[in-house]
Amino acid sequence: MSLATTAWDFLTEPHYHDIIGVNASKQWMRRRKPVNVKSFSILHNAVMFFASLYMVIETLRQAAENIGWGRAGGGAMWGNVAEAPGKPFSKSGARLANVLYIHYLSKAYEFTDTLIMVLKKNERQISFLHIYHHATTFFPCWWAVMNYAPGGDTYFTCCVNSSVHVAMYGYYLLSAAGVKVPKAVKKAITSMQLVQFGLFFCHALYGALIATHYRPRIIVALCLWQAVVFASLFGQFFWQNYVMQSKGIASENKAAKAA
Ligand SMILES: CC(C)(COP(=O)(O)OP(=O)(O)OC[C@H]1O[C@@H](n2cnc3c(N)ncnc32)[C@H](O)[C@@H]1OP(=O)(O)O)[C@@H](O)C(=O)NCCC(=O)NCCSC(=O)CC(=O)O
Repeated sequence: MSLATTAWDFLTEPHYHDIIGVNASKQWMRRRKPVNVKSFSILHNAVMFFASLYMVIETLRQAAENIGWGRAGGGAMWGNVAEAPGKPFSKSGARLANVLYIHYLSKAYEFTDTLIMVLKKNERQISFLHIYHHATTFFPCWWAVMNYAPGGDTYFTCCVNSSVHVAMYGYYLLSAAGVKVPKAVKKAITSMQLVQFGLFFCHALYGALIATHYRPRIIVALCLWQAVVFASLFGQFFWQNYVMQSKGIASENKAAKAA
């Protein structure tokens, strides 16, 4: 059995959900009524929306200064060597490190999404995709990047993911406030997420095959693995929510017309 299969089996095991407390929380809520978290959700989504917007602007600003885009002989978009931890930072390099650290911490704060789902008893949303995402992004992924390969290209992942999160938390903010967002908008956000994982895959592949010197190999392998897993999970989400559902609606309409 390959290591990938073993890891997959472990992560899909219901015991894994026990370890991180999701099953226990769901069980606890089963005996209770859904909690009204409307104001709390609005506040949480607004915080994440503005924090994500800040991270997009700040990574672009500091990366432009730090990497030297626009300057003659300035750095490339990809393949900037990750600084060794402990090395003195330039002014903009230190500011970039601060944004990345905020991004890393935001991954822990994103567990609030799970709390909202549990309290609302929206079990449909507490999917394997959701649990896997929240259980692996803060640790080991961002933890490993911040400890072993900060700086360099890390701004790219932070910037792309924060851009997607501006759209995602904007959507959740409107939904939490009771606004009926058109399905086409939801589909566009899932498409953005798929493009994001495609970009992350290309970026990791570039590190694996071309710029082999710029990041520790284990980090590159971790990024490749995550890009493939997330692309598969979000592809499945897309298929179930937009393709199968619209096929179901179309056949229901056909049956209603025939009746
Ligand atoms: C369109 C998506 C962004 C979201 O899909 P959903 O199926 O969750 O969308 P939905 O239509 O059910 O969302 C509306 C419901 O969410 C509630 N809601 C509001 N704020 C929320 C919050 N912060 N977290 C969780 N739920 C929230 C609303 O009140 C509403 O509840 P009600 O229905 O009761 O009115 C999708 O592409 C997606 O990401 N799906 C995966 C789900 C997931 O776990 N995503 C977040 C982590 S992944 C991630 O973050 C990837 C990345 O980095 O890009």
